[in-house]
Amino acid sequence: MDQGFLQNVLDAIPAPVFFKDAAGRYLGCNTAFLDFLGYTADRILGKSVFELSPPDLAARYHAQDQALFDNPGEQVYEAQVQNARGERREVVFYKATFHDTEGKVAGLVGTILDITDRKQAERRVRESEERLGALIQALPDAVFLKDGEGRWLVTNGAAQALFGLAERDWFGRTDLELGSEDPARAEVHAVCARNDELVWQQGGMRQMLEIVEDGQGRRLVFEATRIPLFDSVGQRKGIVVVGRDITERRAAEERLRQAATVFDNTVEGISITDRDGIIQSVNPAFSRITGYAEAEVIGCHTRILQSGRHGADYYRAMWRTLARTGQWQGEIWNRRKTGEVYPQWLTIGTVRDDEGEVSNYVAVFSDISQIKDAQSQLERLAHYDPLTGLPNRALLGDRLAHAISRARRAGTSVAVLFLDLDGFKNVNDSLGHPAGDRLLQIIAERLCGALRSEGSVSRFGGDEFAVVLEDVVRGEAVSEVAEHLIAEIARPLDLDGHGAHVSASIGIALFPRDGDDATTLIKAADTAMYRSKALGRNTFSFHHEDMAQAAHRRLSLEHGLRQALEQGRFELWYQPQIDLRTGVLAGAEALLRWRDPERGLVSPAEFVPLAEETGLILPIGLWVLEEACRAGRAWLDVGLAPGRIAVNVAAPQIERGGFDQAVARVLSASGLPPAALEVEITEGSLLRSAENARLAVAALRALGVGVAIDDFGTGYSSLAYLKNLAVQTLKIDREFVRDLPHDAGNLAITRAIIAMCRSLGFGVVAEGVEEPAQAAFLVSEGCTLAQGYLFAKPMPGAEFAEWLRTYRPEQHVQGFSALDYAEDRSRS
Ligand SMILES: Nc1nc2c(ncn2[C@@H]2O[C@H](COP(=O)(O)O[C@H]3[C@@H](O)[C@H](n4cnc5c(=O)[nH]c(N)nc54)O[C@@H]3COP(=O)(O)O)[C@@H](O)[C@H]2O)c(=O)[nH]1
Repeated sequence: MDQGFLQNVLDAIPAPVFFKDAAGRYLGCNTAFLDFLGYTADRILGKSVFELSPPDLAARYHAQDQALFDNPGEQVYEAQVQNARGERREVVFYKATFHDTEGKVAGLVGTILDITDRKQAERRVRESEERLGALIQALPDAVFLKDGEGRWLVTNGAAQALFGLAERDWFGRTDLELGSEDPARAEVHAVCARNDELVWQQGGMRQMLEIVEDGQGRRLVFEATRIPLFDSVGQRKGIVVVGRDITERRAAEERLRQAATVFDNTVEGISITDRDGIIQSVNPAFSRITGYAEAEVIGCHTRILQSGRHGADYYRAMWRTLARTGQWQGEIWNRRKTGEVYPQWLTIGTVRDDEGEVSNYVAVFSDISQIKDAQSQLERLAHYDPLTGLPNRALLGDRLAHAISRARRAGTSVAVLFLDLDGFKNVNDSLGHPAGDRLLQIIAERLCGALRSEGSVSRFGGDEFAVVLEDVVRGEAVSEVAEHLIAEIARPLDLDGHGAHVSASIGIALFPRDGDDATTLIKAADTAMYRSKALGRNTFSFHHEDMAQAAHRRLSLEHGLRQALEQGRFELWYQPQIDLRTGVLAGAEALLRWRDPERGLVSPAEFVPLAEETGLILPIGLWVLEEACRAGRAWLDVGLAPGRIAVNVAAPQIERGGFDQAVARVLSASGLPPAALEVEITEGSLLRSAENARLAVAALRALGVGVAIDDFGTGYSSLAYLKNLAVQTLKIDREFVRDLPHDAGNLAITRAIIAMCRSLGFGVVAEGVEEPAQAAFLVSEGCTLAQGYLFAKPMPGAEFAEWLRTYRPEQHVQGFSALDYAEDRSRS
């Protein structure tokens, strides 16, 4: 075979073919080889790889060639070749040695397979697989792939962690095998295999929940997605499983679900607002309590719920606390949609965002109206007696303690009246307990009705009651109250058709005299109550005996006065008023007397003040007026000349109003000329009711009745006031007359009063003139009228009539000469 023919054969081979001698020099090649490298045959033939290829490639080729020569036969290896343009290609060299006729290695023949494209494709696949692997690894979900037999082929970190595969040889193993090696996870594998089988059988993608236990015994909830893979003929090829651990999400969802359930079902009203207080959401209880439907309040400010009971300061303090502590809790009054104001127990919490800024407020509240009602009911039960509705012993103690504190501050007194019913046991025993209960209720009503706002009543227990009186000024006033209560209780009772009667024994103690605290005072009043029992019941006793006696005296005086009025035991006595210059009778003062069978003749000084306090002075004063007018008229009718009759009038008579009309009526009824009557009003009474008095005086003067100011000098009338009064006469109080003319002070006062009367044009009468020297001094000062024992003592009407008949003016006039006064002065 010639060389040309052989070359043609070689050139017909499409793959690059080359052959070298035993020294590694190219002996020949085909056209495909030259094309592949971009060389001409001249450039190659006879050359070694060191002359043709870059050093790194040449060294490799040479080493490979040497190895082949050393071990003649065949050689296949991958390497790179660089063509004439400098491009490198990935190739596979297939080489084989050939021998000379003697069997010695004569060289090698080789061919090249260009695998550059395949390599690149492989690289791309590999890179893609690596990316995919990295992606799968990076996934937080457990991802794994099994073959059609259920053998594990691919896993990511999350799957390895879940199945405990990281340190194990898992590849190619089935769940059964893996589970048997790790009993702690046998169940997980079993579930996994079971579900794989299920999905394969169903033939399509399936998502299912799996509850599995991890290696630490934690129960995890997985959302597993399985994708079964089949080949073209429907044989199982594999299965992809993606398991997402939703344990946390499920727990969060559960928490949210629970929160929503609580939100919807809690009995507390809840509102969530933004940071500006605009309502974002409310729960059904909110609507139930406030009356506002959700749609009505969403978007509204919480101030629509405000009641108006709290001022701006209250809300400012609330927001301050919220800002400082993040929470506010307290009782608050809010308003329902109906307008009803009700109490809430409200807790407001602050919600902050990730930046720590306030984002919302959550308000949780409950309607505490019922609790409040229950509280006040409990309060009532704790402090009030259920039978009578009166404060009980505990509340009495509290109230008394407060009353004592107030009295201590105000410097006043407090009285405790401890009241025990006499005969209550009899009613209970005879008519039964229901009747006894009814009796106690009636007594409670009577006590309250009798006291009105004067004091407070409590039921101390059983048939014992207590009354507290504040601002007590006089013990007598307390005794009046006690007397009144005794009278009220003693009234007959009708207990469902049965007549009954009880009385009360009362003990009275006063703060501060009988005790400094509530307990001591109640005890003192209780002790005094026993004294009342010992005295025969149906009476009262003071803890302090002096007071008891005074009170009893006073009460008995009042009783006596009432009786005297009813039984006509008052008398009028008359004391003449004399003109000091002539001795002529100017008039007479009518002076009241009370002739009592036990007390004898009682002075008005003793009973008028009490009559004024009790109001008895009004009927008594009217009687005096009527009697004086009647007597005056009678004397005139029998030809006597009593002059002007002066009648004393007390302050209440003026204060009440209508006094001038009463006088007019009495004058007209009696027929006494108005000019024969004078009314004496004390300076104190005038000042007590200045305007009333001024009007009364003017009205009396208009009637033609004379008006005198009694006891002048004891009050503090201003000259301006006196000047405006239409009075005619001032009576100098006998206190100023008593030591005249020796007492320099009285002398100066008397002198001043007389001088003032003269300059104002008033008449002046001196009272209590007992000595001629007093009379003489008065005359010398210009006081022309006087009354006193020097001329005559007050005398009963009949005696006065007799005195009138026998009176001789000249008897007196000589006694009051200036000489008497002068002699008296020289003696002193
Ligand atoms: N509201 C009324 N008050 C009346 C009435 N009757 C009397 N009174 C007032 O009672 C006070 C005491 O009166 P009485 O005990 O009658 O004393 C009067 C005279 O007896 C007494 N008097 C008179 N002369 C003397 C005297 O020389 N010495 C002396 N020691 N006492 C004397 O003075 C009383 C008269 O006072 P007055 O009325 O101020 O002129 C007394 O304040 C009466 O006013 C009445 O009906 N209503």
